[in-house]
Amino acid sequence: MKVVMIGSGYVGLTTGVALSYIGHEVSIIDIDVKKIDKLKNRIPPFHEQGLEQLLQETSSSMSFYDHWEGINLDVDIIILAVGTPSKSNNEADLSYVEDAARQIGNKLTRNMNPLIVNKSTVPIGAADKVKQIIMQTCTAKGFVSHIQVASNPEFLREGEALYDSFYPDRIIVGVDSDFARNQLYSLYQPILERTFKPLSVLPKARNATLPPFISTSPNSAELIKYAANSFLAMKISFINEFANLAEQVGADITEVARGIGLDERIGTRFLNAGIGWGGSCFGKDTRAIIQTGKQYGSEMSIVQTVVQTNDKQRELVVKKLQNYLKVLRGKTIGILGLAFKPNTDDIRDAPSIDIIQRLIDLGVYVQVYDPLAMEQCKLSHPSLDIHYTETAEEVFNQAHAIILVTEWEEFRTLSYQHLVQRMRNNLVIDGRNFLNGEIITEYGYTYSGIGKGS
Ligand SMILES: NC(=O)C1=CN([C@@H]2O[C@H](COP(=O)(O)OP(=O)(O)OC[C@H]3O[C@@H](n4cnc5c(N)ncnc54)[C@H](O)[C@@H]3O)[C@@H](O)[C@H]2O)C=CC1
Ligand SMILES: O=C(O)[C@H]1O[C@H](OP(=O)(O)OP(=O)(O)OC[C@H]2O[C@@H](n3ccc(=O)[nH]c3=O)[C@H](O)[C@@H]2O)[C@H](O)[C@@H](O)[C@@H]1O
Repeated sequence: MKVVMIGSGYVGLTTGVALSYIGHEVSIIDIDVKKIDKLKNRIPPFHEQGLEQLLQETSSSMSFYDHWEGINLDVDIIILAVGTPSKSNNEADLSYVEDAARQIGNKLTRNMNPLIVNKSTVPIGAADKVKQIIMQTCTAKGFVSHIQVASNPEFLREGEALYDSFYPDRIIVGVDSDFARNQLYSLYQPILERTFKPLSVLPKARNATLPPFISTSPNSAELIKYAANSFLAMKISFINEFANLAEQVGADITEVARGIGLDERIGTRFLNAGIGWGGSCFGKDTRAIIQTGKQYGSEMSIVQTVVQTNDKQRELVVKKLQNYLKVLRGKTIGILGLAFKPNTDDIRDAPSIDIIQRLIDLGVYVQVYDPLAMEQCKLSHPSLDIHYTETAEEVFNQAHAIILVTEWEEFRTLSYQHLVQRMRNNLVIDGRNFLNGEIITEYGYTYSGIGKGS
């Protein structure tokens, strides 16, 4: 099939690469000229496992455009994967989706009938809105368009975006017709039936079950996406709330999480207590669905609490520091990790930024290391007054405390027994319960995890 992908971000690019790998001809358009320049040279604009290799492998079936004039919309499917950030009132900002819809309408001619597929996370009814914009733009040009718009929410995780694109748990399509359903089945057929040629750059499928293809109404599909992200965020806020209680009552939250998670109805995943969830989506999507609830007079009180619990969780490590060190002004604190989770250079809504900003406000000298995200942090937070170190080890130099913020695998194997000698004080706050507290204590540190009461 011929596919146009609008947006070359985490979703658009990884999905585009996967679709190209399974045999489709994919054109990607993005208004970010720098990103497209890189992509034309097969350089990934962000870090994602396997992306660089697959960009090379798919070079004959992928093309990139940085302006709408150049792109041909006489294709089978056009996918929207543009950003839907939060507006200042916490609603989802649909302006990128609406602009893209107008641009599609401007370029369509009477004889073109691609299926429009919305992959961006959008409030309920947005597929219909996209359809109206395209149809109105065509009417203004003098013809009636019979365009159809389907909703196809995306569930990939950053850091494992390609794996999730090839081995999704399910594919949800919100459609109004058999035509749309069949087109989307054909688009994903090699993924649904797992008939694509094996990939050397990704781990093997963890699960032998093929992904179900679920077709729903567009409104249900749009709500499924918000419900999924809200539920995942809820699991984390839930375990964090219990972590804080565990600390008070002298229990260990990792034991509690395992104890409840082995109940199959609960499940062990997404029960890692820590400094709270971050990233580009959980925050904006939970806030957006709360707004949608308000519009419809349906209070989303659980989701509201999930967000509040998470906001408080980000303050926890600073409070812990204050408890141990009493006065923070003039102290040096080393931060291990900036990315909102490991294996990505993304720092959008990363807990690290809030924690660092709070420390700076309290007069702390902050030194930071992250294996991938430091360049991104310098670019997006140029005024953040921090010292970036070249190695993880340097973060320990003269530090009064270390906070582990992102559980990068390389932080597990640092030479902790020697690094303690570089510090002025021996405190380690493990914001991800990632290190072995007993061993770290044996090395001479004061160790404090999250939800580990003594
Ligand atoms: N990042 C993630 O892990 C996931 C994101 N989503 C959703 O997918 C959508 C996209 O997210 P990301 O890929 O993270 O966003 P992103 O911000 O990384 O990428 C969006 C891209 O769209 C481009 N763009 C904006 N307007 C355009 C236009 N009119 N024409 C062409 N390009 C345009 C931007 O320049 C940008 O490169 C959002 O709605 C998000 O909520 C869904 C699942 C996972
Ligand atoms: O809509 C989206 O953008 C995506 O949001 C999340 O994916 P992502 O944000 O990439 O990362 P997650 O692995 O979900 O982690 C989110 C945050 O929760 C934190 N987390 C995760 C799991 C856990 O047990 N504890 C915990 O604190 C992570 O550190 C991270 O800050 C969802 O997992 C995806 O299914 C969804 O498609």
